[in-house]
Amino acid sequence: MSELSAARYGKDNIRLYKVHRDEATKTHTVTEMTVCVLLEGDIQSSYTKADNSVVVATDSMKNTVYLLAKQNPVTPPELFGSILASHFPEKYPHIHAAHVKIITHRWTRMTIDGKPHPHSFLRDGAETRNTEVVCKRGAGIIVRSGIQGLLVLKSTGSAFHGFVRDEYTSLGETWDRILSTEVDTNWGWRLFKTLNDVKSNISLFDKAWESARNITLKTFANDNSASVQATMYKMANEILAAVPEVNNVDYSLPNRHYFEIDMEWHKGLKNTGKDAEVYVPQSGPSGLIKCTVSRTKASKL
Ligand SMILES: O=c1[nH]c(=O)c2[nH]c(=O)[nH]c2[nH]1
Repeated sequence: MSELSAARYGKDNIRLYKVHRDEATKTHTVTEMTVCVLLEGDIQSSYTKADNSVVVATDSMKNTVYLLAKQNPVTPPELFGSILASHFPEKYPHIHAAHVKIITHRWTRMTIDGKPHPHSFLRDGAETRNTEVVCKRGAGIIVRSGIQGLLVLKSTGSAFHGFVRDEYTSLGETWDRILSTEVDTNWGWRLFKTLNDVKSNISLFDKAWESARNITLKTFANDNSASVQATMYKMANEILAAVPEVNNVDYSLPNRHYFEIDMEWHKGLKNTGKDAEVYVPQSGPSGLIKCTVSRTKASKL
């Protein structure tokens, strides 16, 4: 015997671009996003009985994303995600929950001859601003925000020593190493009761993204790092301190290794330890260090 124990469906990779034209200043502002919408509800019969009467076509979900993008602001993405996620359970009684993920891609305004250009932009990196919103009927709106793909490196100010040494250990201790990672961080907001609750807190979202990004970069640069673990814990705590409406912060940081090259074999050339200048960046394997830091219950908003 078997049963359908979970079901969720929708449209992924919905690509969306929206331009805002400020007529007064003749300045354009552009937003490019990739959206995923998945629905849950009384949809079991579409799987078990080939009953399409309960299916809102994924093509219609894609249309809805474009129509709601035309009729509403698409920024901040936490707001647009909440507008989308609350639409589906509101419109279709048999749909109980909507899961929306929005990836916002960078289009940074060009500076030409020292001035911000009114309508030209550049992709300055693979970093994205992400949002995941879940709207479950009667259970409020869950919002998570994040940054992914922010590649950083420091050429000193990082050590790693004092770790377990046993018959499996070949890694030497170091008091000065290169540290590089691709930041993946997310922060979870206090529960929003309704779409209006999200709307009345709209100014928080951009500010939190800026704080999280600045804290990540500043802590990475300035911390005399004992390990990826210790540095990421500091970052997460600082975000919790800076944004009272955030209840938890997670980081997932690959440790992208750079290996020294021993050149002693070539005329005694010194290229290790304090003499190391030329390294081999490793494509893999890499460490992968993760953590979630949560506000203790008593200190939640
Ligand atoms: O910051 C680090 N944390 C580790 O857990 C680890 N393990 C390792 O081999 N190198 C490092 N670096």
